[in-house]
Amino acid sequence: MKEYWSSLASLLGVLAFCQTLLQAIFPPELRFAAVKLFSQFFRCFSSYVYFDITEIDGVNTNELYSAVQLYLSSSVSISGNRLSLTRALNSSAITFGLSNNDCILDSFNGVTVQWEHIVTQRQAQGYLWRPLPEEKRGFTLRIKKKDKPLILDSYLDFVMDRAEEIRRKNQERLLYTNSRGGSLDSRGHPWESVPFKHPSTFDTLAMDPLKKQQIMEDLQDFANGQSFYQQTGRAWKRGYLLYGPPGTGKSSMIAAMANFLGYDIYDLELTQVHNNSELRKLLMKTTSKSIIVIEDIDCSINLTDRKKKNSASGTRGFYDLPNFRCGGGGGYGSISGDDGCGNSITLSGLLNFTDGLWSCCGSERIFVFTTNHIEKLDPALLRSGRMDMHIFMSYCSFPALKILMKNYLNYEEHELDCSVVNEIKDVIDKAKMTPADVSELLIKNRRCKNRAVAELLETLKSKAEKNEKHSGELRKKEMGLEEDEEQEKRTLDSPKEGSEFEEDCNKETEEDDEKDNNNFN
Ligand SMILES: Nc1ncnc2c1ncn2[C@@H]1O[C@H](COP(=O)(O)OP(=O)(O)OP(=O)(O)O)[C@@H](O)[C@H]1O
Ligand SMILES: [Mg+2]
Repeated sequence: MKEYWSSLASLLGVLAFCQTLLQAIFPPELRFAAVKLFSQFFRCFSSYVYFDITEIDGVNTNELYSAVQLYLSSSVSISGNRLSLTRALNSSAITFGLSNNDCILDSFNGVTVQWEHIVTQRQAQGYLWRPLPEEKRGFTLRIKKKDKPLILDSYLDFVMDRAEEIRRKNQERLLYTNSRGGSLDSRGHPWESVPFKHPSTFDTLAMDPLKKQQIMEDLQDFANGQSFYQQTGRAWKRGYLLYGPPGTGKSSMIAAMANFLGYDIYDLELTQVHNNSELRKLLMKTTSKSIIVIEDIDCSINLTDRKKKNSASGTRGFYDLPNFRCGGGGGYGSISGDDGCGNSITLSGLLNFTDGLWSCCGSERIFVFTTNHIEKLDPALLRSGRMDMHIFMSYCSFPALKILMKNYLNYEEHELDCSVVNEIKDVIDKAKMTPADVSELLIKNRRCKNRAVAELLETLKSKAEKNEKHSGELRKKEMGLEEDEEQEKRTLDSPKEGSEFEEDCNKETEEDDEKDNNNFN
C-alpha cells in the first residue's frame, strides 16, 4: 500500500513538473495553440476523424451549433448523469443539453458517432464592435475514418432537420402583422411579431366531424407533400377560402390549422398596404411553414362591381382596378401618384400574390382568405386552382353542438335525455344559431348543466319559431309579388277591349290615316 501511494505521488510530481515546464517554455498566448498542436499531432495517428463545430463562427452565430445542441437535447434527455437545462424565449418547453466537457454517443444508419461538448475560457479580447462571450463553446464530432463519407452529408442534414422539428415543437407559434402600415423595423423587417397562443385546435372546433377530418387530412397531405409538389411541378402552397356568417369559427379554424401544423401566421392587413410592389415585398419577407391570412377579404379590398368600374376607367386592364383608399402612402417602396392617392392595390396584384411567380418565393405556405359574403368576391378569386378548398363554416348543427357541449360543459351525448336530444335535433337547423352564440349561452350557464341545456333548448325553439315566421312572411311577400307580376302580364297579354291600350291603338290608326291622307294630298 505504501508503495502504491509513493508511486502515485511521484506521478503527480512528474505531471506538475511537465505543467511548469509547459508554462515556462510557452507564454500564455501560445499555450492554447501548443495544446492544439499536440492534440492534432496525436490525431494524425488516430483511426478517428474529428469535426469542430464552434458556437461563434468568426463573429456570427453558427447555426449548426444551435442545431446540434437542440438535436442532442432529444437524445440526451433519456441518458446522461449531468445535464444542462434551458428554456428559450417564447418557448414553453425545457430542453436538456450536454453539460460542459461531457460526451454522448449517437448512432445513425448503424454507425456510432461521439459528440463532445467542449467549453474553454476565451482568450483576452482586444476591442471588438460586438463583445464575444467569455466562454468558448463548441461540439466535437468524432467519427471513424472509414465511416466519414457514409454519414457526413446525410447525418448532418438529418441533424439539421431534426433540430428544426424540435424547435417548432418547443417554440410557440408567432403571429405577424403588418399593422405599422409599411414602415420597417430596425432590422429592415416590415412584419411585427408576437407569440401566438391561441388555444383553438381541431378538437375544440365545432363542425361536422367528417368535414373536419377531410380538412385535417388535406393539411397533413400538404405538409408531407414536398416530393409530390416537386414531382408534379407545382409550387408548394395551398389556398383555403373560409366563408360563412360571422361567429361560425373562421378565425378559430385558422388558429386550429396553425396549431395543427405548427406554422406561424402572417395576418396581412390589406388596408395598410399601399401598392402591389409593397404587397410583393411583404410576401418576400414571410418564412416557409407559414399561413398567410387575409381576413374579410371582401371588406379589405374593393373586388366587387369590377366590370362597371372597369368600363368607367376605360384603358385599365380587366383586373387592374385600384383599391381607392386615400391617406397613408410613403411606406417602403410606395409609388405615389398612381391613382391620385398613392394607393393602388389591384386585384391582379392580389392574384399574383397568391398565384403568380412571386407566390413561389419560399415554400410550404398556406394562403387563407375569409369572407362573410362569398357572393361579393370576384370569380377570378374563386376559380379552381386558386383557392384549392372552399370551406363553408355553417350555423351550429347537432354534431357541432355536441362538440361545444363537451368542451364547455363536459357533457357526453348519452348523458342527455332522449326526448331532449330529439327536441334539439328538431329545431337546431331551423334556429340558425352560430357556434359563437351557442358558446356564449353555454359559458353563461357552465356551472349548471341542466340549466344550460334548458336555456339552450328554449332559445333554439324561439329562434326556430321566429325564423319560420319570418320565412313564411317572406314567402308570402314573394308569392304576392309573383301574383302581381302575373296579373300585370295577363293584363298586357289580353286584348285591351275598351281599355287605354285600345284607345291608344285607335288613336294611332286615326293619326296614321290622317298622315296618309296628307301624303296623298
Ligand atoms: N366552429 C366553432 N367552434 C368552436 N368555437 C367557435 C366556433 N365558431 C365560433 N366559435 C366561438 O365563437 C368565437 C368567435 O368565433 P370566430 O372569431 O372564429 O368567428 P368568425 O367566423 O371568424 O367570425 P367573423 O366572421 O366575425 O370574423 C370564438 O372565440 C369561438 O370561441
Ligand atoms: Mg373572424
